Amino acid sequence: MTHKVFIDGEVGTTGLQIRARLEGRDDIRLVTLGEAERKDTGARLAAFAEADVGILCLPDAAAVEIVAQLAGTGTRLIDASTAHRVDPDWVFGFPEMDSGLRDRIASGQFVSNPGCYSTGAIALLHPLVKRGLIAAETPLAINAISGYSGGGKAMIAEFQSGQTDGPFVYATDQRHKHLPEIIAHVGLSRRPVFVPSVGPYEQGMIVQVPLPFLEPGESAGLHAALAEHYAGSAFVSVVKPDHYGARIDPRRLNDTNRLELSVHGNPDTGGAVLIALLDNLGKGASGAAVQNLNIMLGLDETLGL
Ligand SMILES: NC(=O)C1=CN([C@@H]2O[C@H](COP(=O)(O)OP(=O)(O)OC[C@H]3O[C@@H](n4cnc5c(N)ncnc54)[C@H](OP(=O)(O)O)[C@@H]3O)[C@@H](O)[C@H]2O)C=CC1
Ligand SMILES: CC(=O)N[C@@H](CCC(=O)OP(=O)(O)O)C(=O)O
Repeated sequence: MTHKVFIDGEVGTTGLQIRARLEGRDDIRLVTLGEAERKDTGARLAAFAEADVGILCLPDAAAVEIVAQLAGTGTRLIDASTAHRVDPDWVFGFPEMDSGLRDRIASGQFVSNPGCYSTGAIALLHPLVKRGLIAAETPLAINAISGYSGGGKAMIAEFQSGQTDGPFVYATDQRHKHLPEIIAHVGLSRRPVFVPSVGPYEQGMIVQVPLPFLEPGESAGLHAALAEHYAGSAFVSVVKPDHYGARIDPRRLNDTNRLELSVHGNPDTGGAVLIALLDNLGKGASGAAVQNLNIMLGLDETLGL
């Protein structure tokens, strides 16, 4: 059986990577629009009507606009943007986060992909807060580094044209668009401080959560809880610190849909840092969208990944 898929925003960074993951499959047929039609609302609506599932790879405002146009049509959608991640009418597309979520994605009409940084932060913190190992009201900080492809076509052009060459820290005003989804899906009652940064490389991400309050010997319990939560997962692995060398390269999972989680620290002194490593365009965007698509179509979720 062939399933028809339309990627709205197909020539953007996320759209192109989804297309690359789907093109070689004989169970998927892509509905595509030419350059002249790809921003034409009528042509896009006709493409959605033809497809079994539509994938939105658009800026937030354009995603909201097309969802309004599609109201009442019954079209099944995956949205890669930030627009619907805390919307109760949408299922949060992170199947490994909780039991039951995979089934809700499978039967869902509207599935929202998690953000790239959020995927790392939620993967680390959700199981620990759920088990009471970290209290919901704990004052937390989240630091992260991303490749510049996280900023889409515009940031890629900035770096690749030489207009920018340097790393930078940003969103220090604590208004980053991923904070609401991190708070909601981890279940935090206190707003964490989030400080992302961009490095002068294209792709790959590390998200870190320092836990300076951890008592000596407590880090083993956090590792065990994460390992239990993600046991049997095809894409999420919980690894020991010695899985890495002295330096952890954010690019090591590039071009995969994998996510590695680890707990690092000195068990004698206390204090630890939780680390999530992923490809911002893999499990952080396009890989996650294909995984959700597979689940929505009732297929093996690892197909093409
Ligand atoms: N890059 C990343 O790491 C991640 C991105 N995302 C999210 O995915 C979405 C897409 O991001 P990304 O691929 O990086 O962005 P890009 O800017 O690379 O691509 C967006 C695409 O959407 C097209 N577009 C814009 N407005 C419309 C419209 N009204 N109708 C049809 N097409 C339109 C753009 O056209 P044109 O080519 O003409 O500009 C462009 O091709 C965003 O919401 C982003 O936040 C999510 C996770 C990670
Ligand atoms: C490096 C960079 O700019 N990253 C983007 C986040 C990546 C992204 O597009 O996030 P969504 O998953 O929410 O769409 C940012 O900080 O806004």
